[in-house]
Amino acid sequence: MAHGLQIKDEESGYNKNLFCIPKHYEEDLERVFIPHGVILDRTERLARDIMQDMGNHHIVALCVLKGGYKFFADLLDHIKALNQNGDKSVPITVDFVRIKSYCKDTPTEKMSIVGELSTLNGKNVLVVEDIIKTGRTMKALLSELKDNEPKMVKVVSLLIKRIYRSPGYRPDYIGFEIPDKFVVGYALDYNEYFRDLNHICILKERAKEKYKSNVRLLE
Ligand SMILES: O=P(O)(O)OC[C@H]1O[C@H](OP(=O)(O)OP(=O)(O)O)[C@H](O)[C@@H]1O
Ligand SMILES: Nc1nc2[nH]cnc2c(=O)[nH]1
Repeated sequence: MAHGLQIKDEESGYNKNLFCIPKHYEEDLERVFIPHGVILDRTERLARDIMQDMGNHHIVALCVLKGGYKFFADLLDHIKALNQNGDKSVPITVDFVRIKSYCKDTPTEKMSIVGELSTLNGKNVLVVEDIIKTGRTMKALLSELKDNEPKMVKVVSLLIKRIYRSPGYRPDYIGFEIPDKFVVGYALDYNEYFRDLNHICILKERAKEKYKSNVRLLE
């Protein structure tokens, strides 16, 4: 069973003043939780593990938008490097699906899945996701995927949250296993903000209040 790099419940992260943070978010962040460099280093190893298992046939990498786009781009860069420098290589094609199941930090009742999945019929699919909490999103996507009869499906998630009350869903590859804290950055958002932040960070409570209104999006 995949585990990923374990980040303990008592881990508080790093002083944000020791890192480069965009000025417009400086007052909103409590701590840096996973620095960008650590994310990239762990992603490099995930790419190697994935290619060892799946690297004999054409792979369709399916990015779960929006939160998955940074991890997807960096993971594919590492896979391309392996393809370029290794003894063997396989073609990688890409596809995208948009799933929205949270509003700010709260799960929504209705989940929307937008994307053309029929092209995945008969393919070896690698689903690339940013975070799994309850597993509800991934279970819904996998059920839709199954209807389109891909040859094989593997899932990689950069983050998985430890939630004690739920058996949840475990992907095939995990970057980091983290405590049940709300995190932003590296394309993970709070009401669409903070995707433009390199590090994965913990928000200040008062930042949730500040960014909760959609009016800010028009500024
Ligand atoms: O395991 P779960 O409890 O279902 O939560 C995980 C989902 O939540 C986030 O998506 P969100 O709805 O915030 O959309 P986004 O990717 O556009 O940010 C994340 O990208 C996952 O898809
Ligand atoms: N941005 C963000 N989205 C999530 N979806 C489920 N958990 C999280 C989280 O901690 N941060």
